[in-house]
Amino acid sequence: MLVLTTVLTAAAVFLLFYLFYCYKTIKQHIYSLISLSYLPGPPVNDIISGNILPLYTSAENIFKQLREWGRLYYPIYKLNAAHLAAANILSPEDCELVLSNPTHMEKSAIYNLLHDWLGTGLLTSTGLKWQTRRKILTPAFHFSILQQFVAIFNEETDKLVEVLKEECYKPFINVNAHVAQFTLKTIAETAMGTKLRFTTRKETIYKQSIVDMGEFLLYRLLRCWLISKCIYVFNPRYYLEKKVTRRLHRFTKSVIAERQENFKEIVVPETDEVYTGKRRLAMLDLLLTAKNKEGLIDDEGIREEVDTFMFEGHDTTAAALGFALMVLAGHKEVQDKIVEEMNEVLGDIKKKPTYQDLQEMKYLERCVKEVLRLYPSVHFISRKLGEDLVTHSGHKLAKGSIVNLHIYDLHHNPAIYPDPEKFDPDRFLPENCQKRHPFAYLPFSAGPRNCIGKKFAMLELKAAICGILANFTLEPIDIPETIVLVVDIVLRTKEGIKVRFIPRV
Ligand code: HEM
Repeated sequence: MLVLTTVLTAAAVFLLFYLFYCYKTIKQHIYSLISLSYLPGPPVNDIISGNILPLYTSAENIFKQLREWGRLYYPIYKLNAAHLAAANILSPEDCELVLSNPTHMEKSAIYNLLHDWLGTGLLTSTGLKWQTRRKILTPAFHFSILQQFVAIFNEETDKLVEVLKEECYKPFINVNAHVAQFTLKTIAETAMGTKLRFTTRKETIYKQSIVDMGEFLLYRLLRCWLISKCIYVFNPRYYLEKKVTRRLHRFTKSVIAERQENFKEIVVPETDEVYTGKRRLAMLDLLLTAKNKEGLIDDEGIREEVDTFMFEGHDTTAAALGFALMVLAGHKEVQDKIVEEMNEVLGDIKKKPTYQDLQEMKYLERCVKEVLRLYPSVHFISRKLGEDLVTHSGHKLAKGSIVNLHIYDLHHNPAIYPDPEKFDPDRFLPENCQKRHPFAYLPFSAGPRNCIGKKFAMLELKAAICGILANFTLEPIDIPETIVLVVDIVLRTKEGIKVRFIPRV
């Protein structure tokens, strides 16, 4: 009896502390629940799971369910449960209202999952901190720096091609692990100035930890009751995740320290011309300059940004490259047209493209854009409204409400993209783009909080595709009709992507 009383008292005390700790969040949540209650949406099951019970299922079924709701309730619907209330918007008009207004810049609570690992770096921060960081990092994507990065993209593409050559005797290659290694190495060298070979124990552990972290994030994302850290700490996975986070931080800190050592001897250029000098500047150099010269950022801030870029810069591009290879494999005529364009621009398809060459490859660009329409790596984003908003269809959303923008559904809307599942690069001919709403295509989001790495990603994808098609013709194994898409932080397939690589003679 005494034991039971003690346990009950402890539970009651904990609950009180929890409610007190979460008071502001709970107040906001109740307010959002009321203010979003009149929106259309799936029927409510019970007071705890609200109308999201159908989401307590596998990642592939969640993906399908969201698509179905997107079709049924276009242009807006609510999702609500005891712990969550969000408006889900699907039309270009409403996306514009949210993304083009700097008042709605703050990310929603979903991004808190990333805080232990990434802190509040560029992706997750808000307000003045975000503004300062964006200002420091924007020059890292100046075209003169991107020009230098193209050499790294080509070098790493060569290494990827070597790996594919070793395996191309097989009936197919599952490309995901290979493309992820390629993008991870590329971002490490451009962001940190570090060549990863995955030969040392330190590097292997780092790579594995990134994979592990992806799994932790997914596990938590799919179990919304674990989104609150107050509850997550009672799950054994919390402590495992902490261990992995420490490993990741240990690695990034050591790389930063190493770069800081060398950095002392370097005069960091302030004019564009100097960027074209022999030494390759990494984004990390800009951060170190901001720390050393202007005191705008400290060591922890630099660590946050390096981790942010390592995550956001590799997984997204790897997903896009995997889907691109599958789509190209299914369209021999498109491969031929890209190779024809490479011949025209490069003279010889084996020649390494420069920044200028890649800019000139307009057909290839349309293909990459169409791949990102069909398979937007970041398939949904989420914001917290900074003021009341009236949607295009007249629904009032209160300040503080969570708004999810479903980029996948936007890109597959047949009213905007007729025959939406068809791969048709000509949708991106300038005359066709002009006919569409400017917010109908959002693979890199839009407005002040758009993807800072957009040009970087486009160049990297184009360079990789050029290198691969210069050495192989691709044949389909997996096709769009048979792959199973799953919800994750980035868009993925359930079982990777298989492609057949035939050496080009
Ligand atoms: C195909 C590849 C990529 C896609 C589809 C993509 C997409 C996006 C999207 C949709 C956002 C907005 C996220 C949000 O609002 O929550 C974003 C933000 C961001 N992306 Fe990318 N991204 C890609 C590649 C990259 C690369 C290569 C880098 C780094 C080199 C990068 C760095 C970032 C950062 C730091 C942000 C946060 C920007 C801010 O809030 O100021 N991304 N990306």
